[in-house]
Amino acid sequence: MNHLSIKNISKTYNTGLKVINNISLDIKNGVFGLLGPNGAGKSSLMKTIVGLQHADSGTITFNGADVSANPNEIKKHLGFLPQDFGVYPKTSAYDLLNHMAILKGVTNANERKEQVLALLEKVNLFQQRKKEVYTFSGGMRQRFGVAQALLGNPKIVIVDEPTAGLDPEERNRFNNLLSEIGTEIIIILSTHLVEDVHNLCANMAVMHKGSILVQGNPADLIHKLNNRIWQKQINKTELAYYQNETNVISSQFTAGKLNIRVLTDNPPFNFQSVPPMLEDVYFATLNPVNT
Ligand SMILES: Nc1ncnc2c1ncn2[C@@H]1O[C@H](COP(=O)(O)OP(=O)(O)OP(=O)(O)O)[C@@H](O)[C@H]1O
Repeated sequence: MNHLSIKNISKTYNTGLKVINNISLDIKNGVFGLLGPNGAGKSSLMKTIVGLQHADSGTITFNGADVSANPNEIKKHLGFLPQDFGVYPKTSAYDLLNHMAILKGVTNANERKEQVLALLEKVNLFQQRKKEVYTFSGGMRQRFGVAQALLGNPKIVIVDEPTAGLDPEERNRFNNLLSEIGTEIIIILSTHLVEDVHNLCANMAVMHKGSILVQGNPADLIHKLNNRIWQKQINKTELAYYQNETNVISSQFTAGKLNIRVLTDNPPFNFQSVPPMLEDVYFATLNPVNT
């Protein structure tokens, strides 16, 4: 079992922005969802975890080794799938992965060939191994990205916004692949897509303005909102009124009508009680009026 322990870390950029504010997280094997709006500080936290930048205070250890004292320790075991990775035109999936394996230090040619083919098989791109990566669909590219992140058998893989721009089928396939891999290693999934976290993660945290506002198991967090979420269909013009009068945590257009969801312990008049969703946890956390 791998173990990433983050204790009370803070970081302020030289612009004066406190991008990480006293964060503590304890992460073990499985897919961990780091959820937050754009600019919350997720990428800054990831960079600090993998030793690309140092925290001003606090400690991070990976399997017992201190990351800031010895950043190479985590780098040796790290795989990274960035939002967008460059691919060389006119290079086949096999050749590109082979090249990346050399860069990752897999020097033995036989071992490299074996690993590259096994990874192409794992991400279901074996049949397409001779095709040029730049001709791949978005989903195939992301699966190729997983293969390159898994080169060298990492123990921790960081995935940044992986499903943006994928169609539902590709997204599903990609998510299945992540959850399969996540049984043996730590995967940190940084995203603003609540649904992906719900489908994939045994544990999660919501980050906003440099702080972790809530963390835990998605099902437990949802459970805490039982019998507290109320829904009503209203006209668009009534939204300001309800926002004034009640604790509206979200509003969404469905078939031309506006549905609002309210968080309260006191049943509001003419609202319908609805089962809570992870989205309610997310919005209630980000808009904590009266909660
Ligand atoms: N090196 C830096 N120096 C100063 N400010 C930075 C630096 N890197 C990021 N920032 C700022 O820190 C804030 C958080 O950025 P960060 O990229 O960590 O957020 P994020 O949650 O990953 O957002 P996104 O999903 O948009 O990537 C932003 O306001 C960004 O402009």
